[in-house]
Amino acid sequence: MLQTIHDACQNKVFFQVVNHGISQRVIDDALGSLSNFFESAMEEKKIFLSDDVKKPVRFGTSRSNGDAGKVSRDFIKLYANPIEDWIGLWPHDPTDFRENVGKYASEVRRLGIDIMGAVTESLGLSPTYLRNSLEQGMHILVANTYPQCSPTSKILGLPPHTDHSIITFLLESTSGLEIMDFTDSSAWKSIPAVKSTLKVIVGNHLEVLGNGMYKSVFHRATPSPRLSRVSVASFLSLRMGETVEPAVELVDEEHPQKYRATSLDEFFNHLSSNEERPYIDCLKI
Ligand SMILES: O=C(O)CCC(=O)C(=O)O
Ligand SMILES: [Fe+2]
Repeated sequence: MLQTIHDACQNKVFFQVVNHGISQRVIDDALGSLSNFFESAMEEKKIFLSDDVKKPVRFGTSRSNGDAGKVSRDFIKLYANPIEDWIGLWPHDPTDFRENVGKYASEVRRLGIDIMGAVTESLGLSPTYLRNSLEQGMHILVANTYPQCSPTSKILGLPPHTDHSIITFLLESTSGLEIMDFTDSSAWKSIPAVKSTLKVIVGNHLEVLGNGMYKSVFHRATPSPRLSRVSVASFLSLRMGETVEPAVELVDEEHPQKYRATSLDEFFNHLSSNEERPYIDCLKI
């Protein structure tokens, strides 16, 4: 399994997990509550509107015509660890929101920390290398919804980006994720949704930790031509101010340090700054 993870992260920068132990019921309930939240009146959702990128609960809506084309997406961002510190701030309408989304959030985080043990081992580090830091680290859950759009409308859900996290677990109600395949003349490859499957995406902070052995993957989301789509991204990171830097075990004369130390805090400052370069590029030495 370690070799499979190593190959997936190094060559494809992407893998999926099946038989992960999170029940279909937990998944369906979370997606159901999130869909109901998104379908509720704008008045309800507006309470959570904010431009403050560090807000623990934030609703946002983008209907822009940006450089990457037309974009259409609503999202709700929720801090989710330690869950008891934040859940009281989450939407309580629909009334099952906190229970259903909270259950999924706790389970996906547990699974994520376990999988990260295998990922650090596949980098040649100890399986417990990040365990404590992740136990105390940030879990930011971002649920997205994209309205149904015909393929000819050329509307994009979420423009191309890499994730800031150590690692991201993605759940989706229907297909729409596309990954940039640099091994195939930089083509966008669509990754079909398979029921119950979670997609795993290497983030910028894992790229830093592994000193570039694993690269964070460019991805984007396209709306579905048939159904509106909901996706739930669970971003696992270290604590806000904790630094992540290339593991000393992975730096030597042959492999000089390629990235400088950074933190989640720095990422948020980058987001709200005028810096145009992608965050990961600002970290390269
Ligand atoms: O909706 C998707 O498939 C992708 C979501 C995503 O990439 C993100 O929230 O960072
Ligand atoms: Fe993403």
